[in-house]
Amino acid sequence: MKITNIRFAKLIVPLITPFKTSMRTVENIEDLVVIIETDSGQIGYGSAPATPVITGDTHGSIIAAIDLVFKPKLCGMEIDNLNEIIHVIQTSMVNNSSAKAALEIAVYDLWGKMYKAPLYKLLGGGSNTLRTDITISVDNIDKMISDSLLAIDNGFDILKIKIGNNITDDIERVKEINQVVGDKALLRLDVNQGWSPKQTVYAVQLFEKSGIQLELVEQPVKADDFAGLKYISDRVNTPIMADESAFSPKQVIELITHQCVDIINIKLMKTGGISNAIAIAEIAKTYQVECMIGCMLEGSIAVSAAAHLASAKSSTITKIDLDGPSLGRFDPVKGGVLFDQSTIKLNNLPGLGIESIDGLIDI
Ligand SMILES: C[C@H](N)C(=O)N[C@H](CCC(=O)O)C(=O)O
Ligand SMILES: [Mg+2]
Repeated sequence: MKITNIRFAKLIVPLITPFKTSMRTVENIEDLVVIIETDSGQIGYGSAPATPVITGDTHGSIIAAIDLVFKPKLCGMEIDNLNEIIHVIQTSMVNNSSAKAALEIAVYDLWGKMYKAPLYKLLGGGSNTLRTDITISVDNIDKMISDSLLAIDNGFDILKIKIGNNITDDIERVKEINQVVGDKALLRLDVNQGWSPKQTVYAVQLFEKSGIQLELVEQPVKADDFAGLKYISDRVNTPIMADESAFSPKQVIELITHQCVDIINIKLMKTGGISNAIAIAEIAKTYQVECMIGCMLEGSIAVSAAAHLASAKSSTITKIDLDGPSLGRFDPVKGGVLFDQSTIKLNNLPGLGIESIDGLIDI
């Protein structure tokens, strides 16, 4: 099975409610779909969203990287030579993690199709059912409470509360949400780099003294502030998780060996795809550190790949934040992985199992 062409399409899904973090507000899931064609007639699907404030990548930069750098090298390569393809993807260009992720996802999809097996089985096998949390966007307290109650009504029992706009308002948000839903759902906080190390210690110690049980606090400080993460971890009991600080296996080794954080959030768009995500999961396992599998605001092509990985690496990936498809008004992707509110179900179709995609916009 030889790669003959790589082309692009766009997929736009309106959100049920705007997605708001301390870094950005988004109204739609907008994925760049990367389609790899082969001489066998089989097609591999990958995708990537534009997350310029996190990865630095836009749809334009992803297309340029693939067209100018990767495509000329990948066309003609055999899918059977998976390791060689991964080497080309990971070494032909620095950064550009979203382009690498979209390509790797499509290549692994084809690899599964070639061996007629679902990706999670080829990666080692695991459960075909996963449960995800759901994100509650940062907003005024009333809206955050009504979104939280709706999520609980819809069957979610873990809420990822976005904060990080303003420390005083954030503390109030957490206290009030905890009062209303604290006994019905587990709360995780995602600050998206919005606090300083001292603010984080102040807020988390205050939550601990007030008896507010938090599962974890995600990326409280700037991505490059590893010393700040260590300062926090040394002073609070609540587990601290790295997200924007943890792109590469090397960064993860540094975060773990310097005891900066307790948990690592793995996202394919940061790692540059499945191969480095596996490397990070193995590093974390070696140090007995738990991982979360996360996603950007992205649809079910790339999130399916993350779900296959999470299933196969469940000994280390113990927490799941794969709610992207559940935040959209509909899922245009039909086939393999079914995203139904908090439940993610993998079936036994080959690769990612995608059967068809509605509403692809050719570009
Ligand atoms: C969608 C997912 N639950 C999530 O919250 N991801 C964010 C980044 C999303 C983005 O801005 O696209 C995160 O974990 O920081
Ligand atoms: Mg995060």
